[in-house]
Amino acid sequence: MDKEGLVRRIVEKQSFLCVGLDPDPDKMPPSFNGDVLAFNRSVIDATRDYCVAYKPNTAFYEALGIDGMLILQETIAYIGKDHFVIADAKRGDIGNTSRYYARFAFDTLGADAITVAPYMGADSVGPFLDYPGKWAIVLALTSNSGSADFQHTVQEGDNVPLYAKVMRRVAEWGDPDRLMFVCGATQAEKFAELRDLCPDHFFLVPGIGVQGGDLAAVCRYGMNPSCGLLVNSSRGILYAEDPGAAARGLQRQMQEAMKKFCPELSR
Ligand SMILES: O=C(O)c1cc(=O)[nH]c(=O)n1[C@@H]1O[C@H](COP(=O)(O)O)[C@@H](O)[C@H]1O
Repeated sequence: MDKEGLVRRIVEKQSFLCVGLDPDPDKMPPSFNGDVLAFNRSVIDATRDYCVAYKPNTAFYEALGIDGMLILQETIAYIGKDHFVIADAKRGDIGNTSRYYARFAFDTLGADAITVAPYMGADSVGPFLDYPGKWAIVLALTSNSGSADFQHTVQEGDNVPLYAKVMRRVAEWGDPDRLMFVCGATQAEKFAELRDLCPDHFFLVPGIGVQGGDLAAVCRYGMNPSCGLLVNSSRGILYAEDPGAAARGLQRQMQEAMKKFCPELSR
């Protein structure tokens, strides 16, 4: 799905919600009897009208072995072509290896995008950006406490945090039609700065719900005229008493935010 298709769906749904499909058999309702595919299908059925994207995190499927790979493929096939699909795998290796990670995400799984760690540099990210019609979503400022260890650090004498250097440099490798950045909702106080650094790129924003990120602040400081945000919730929807109602609640908040911060897309 290209950027135009993504923005069109955001306008149609009045939502920039991404539902994270991180199924934990220990947390699934007992009625599913451990059937991860059936659980995913029921979550997709309940949420598809309120979201524009799904983000299966491959860890939850890899942990299930061969069955998990099949469930992941079938889940993505079940989502269909009307939603943007992000394989959250946080890959990145020497170019020759990244090419095969890209093949897995885009050809084997049929995802639209994959999350990528930038640490190994341009040749490790390039193979994802070289794929026609597909997206790389590069980690910029993550939602976890460990983001302080490297991402927030500054080199003596330049006062520029590492995440800002990463965003500036990575933005030279791919235009906003093919490249997004991961910016955690728990870092909402940095969103004005993040938006200044990359005014036109979409941000994938995980960390609302269980991690306590601030959706209102993310919208206020992070939206741009094309919306510019995909906000993810995984556990907050998957394990809600009513996943459909949880997704609808977020969709309504997003619709309000669109009215305020990108009225030209609002209905
Ligand atoms: O790349 C990600 O999606 C990601 C980046 C980040 O900084 N923080 C983060 O939580 N994530 C992922 O987003 C999802 C968040 O899940 P919940 O906290 O359950 O909503 C998980 O799949 C995480 O692996």
